[in-house]
Amino acid sequence: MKDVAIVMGSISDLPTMQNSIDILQQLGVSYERFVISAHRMPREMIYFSENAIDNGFKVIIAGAGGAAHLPGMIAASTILPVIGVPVESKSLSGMDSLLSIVQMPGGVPVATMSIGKAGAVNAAIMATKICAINNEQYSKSLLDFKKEMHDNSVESGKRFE
Ligand SMILES: Nc1c(C(=O)O)ncn1[C@@H]1O[C@H](COP(=O)(O)O)[C@@H](O)[C@H]1O
Repeated sequence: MKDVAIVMGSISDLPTMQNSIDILQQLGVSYERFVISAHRMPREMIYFSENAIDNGFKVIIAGAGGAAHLPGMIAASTILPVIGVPVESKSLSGMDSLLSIVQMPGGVPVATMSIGKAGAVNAAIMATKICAINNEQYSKSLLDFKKEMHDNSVESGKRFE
């Protein structure tokens, strides 16, 4: 069983969502990825969401662009935490994706990240933090990640001096 499910609305979202995958791999977090569209594959989306707990997932990262209803519809169909990643769209630069994901009605939260790569990176870190509540190995990975980020920042500052 895997801890994190990464769902994207289209395979065209993969360049963005690969950033989530890379971080989960770096942190040693188990994951499985899916291409499921609420718009194009509504039955599969409901089936996935309603079975996500039985399939062992602890948290779901959902990335989509444009009229990005996928994260909200998954959140409507499961009690697992859903982290939304607004994928940058061509016509509106991802503002459409962001607003579609963040403006949820009360009672159906989606933890919404920022648009694009940084949002996908942060989604993976947030998912790991949620899973780390009951997992010491994940806690240690997060501490190591934080230290590496700190040391890299200090080092880059020294190069600048
Ligand atoms: N926002 C959604 C949903 C959904 O929310 O169900 N399904 C696909 N999409 C988005 O449509 C964009 C264009 O998709 P295509 O490149 O396949 O035409 C993608 O960013 C996808 O996430």
